[in-house]
Amino acid sequence: MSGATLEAYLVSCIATRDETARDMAAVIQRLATAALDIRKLVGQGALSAHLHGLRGGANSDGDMQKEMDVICDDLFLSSLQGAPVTFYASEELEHPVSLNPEASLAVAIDPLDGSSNIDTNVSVGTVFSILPAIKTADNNPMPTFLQPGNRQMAAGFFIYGPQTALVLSLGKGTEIFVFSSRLGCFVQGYKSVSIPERAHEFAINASNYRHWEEAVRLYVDDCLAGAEGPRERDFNMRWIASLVADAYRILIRGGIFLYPADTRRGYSQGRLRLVYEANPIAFLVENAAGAATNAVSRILDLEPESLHQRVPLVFGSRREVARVTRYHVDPTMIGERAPLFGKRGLFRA
Ligand SMILES: O=P(O)(O)OC[C@H]1O[C@](O)(COP(=O)(O)O)[C@@H](O)[C@@H]1O
Ligand SMILES: [Mg+2]
Ligand SMILES: [Mg+2]
Repeated sequence: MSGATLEAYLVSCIATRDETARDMAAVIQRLATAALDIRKLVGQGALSAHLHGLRGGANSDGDMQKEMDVICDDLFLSSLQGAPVTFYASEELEHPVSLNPEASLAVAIDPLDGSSNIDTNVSVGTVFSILPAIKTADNNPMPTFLQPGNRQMAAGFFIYGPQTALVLSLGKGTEIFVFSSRLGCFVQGYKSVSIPERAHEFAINASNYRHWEEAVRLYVDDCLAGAEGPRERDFNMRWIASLVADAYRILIRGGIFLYPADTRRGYSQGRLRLVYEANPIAFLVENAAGAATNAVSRILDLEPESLHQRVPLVFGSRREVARVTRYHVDPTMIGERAPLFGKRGLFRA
């Protein structure tokens, strides 16, 4: 199937399936069309400087909104008008929007992920989750968006980088489509990506070291200790500070990403949002043979309590993610190694 256009791929996936699958394909096509508009805007960089300023407000989660965050949100929302979507929820909107009451799907979206990086020409993206719409007598969207991530029907992200790409999973494998400017559409670049079980690279914002809980500090200390430490091998470190870019790298060559809880005000549940960031990334990663947890439990099994809820996020190579859990739940992990390595934290030197 490598080399198929997104459209041909979607047709092949829905051929034997029902109306809901056809609707899902239509929604993904609409999102892809809006993403190509955003690709052009992002590509303008400083030439459209007015797009890159702060809007002066904060989004529902208290983050400063950039002009581009709002423009991207508007573009995705209008692209879904007339699509088979009942509810639309966005990082940029306090409340979900009701669209077509007859439809069976809902979309939760982070319209522009990594927007704090946009002036620095770092890859940014759009993260989305497609859920079955739950119908209630009062047309309440919340039961839909508070479903656990294991109910997602599809998830993906667009990345606007050196390549514009769509990482997509309909629940069986994770595919990567790259935008071909020659053909003017997305073309499958990787078929069923598989994250290697073992990691040699970790991604974490190490400036927060002093705010992390002990389990996270010890895990990172052990990676940093390299071949001479308990891991008995050297690790590389990367932190792009753009979730889509860090996730793309991990899907292509493995590794682990951590945005843990920490003691800073407002970070007791980490930084990333469960419904429209962690859930779709976890869905993609699990469908690529990886794992995603909140450091202890599987992300996809968490029951969201509110739309904009944050969650600690650890994802990537399966064995490495499991190891982070052991540092959190197994006291012997710390007890056994403390006499040997407890004083070796490089950041604590
Ligand atoms: O600046 P920090 O604390 O390292 O956080 C970086 C993280 O924040 C994010 O930018 C949050 O996403 P938004 O830009 O959509 O708010 C992620 O893309 C990234 O992983
Ligand atoms: Mg984001
Ligand atoms: Mg965002």
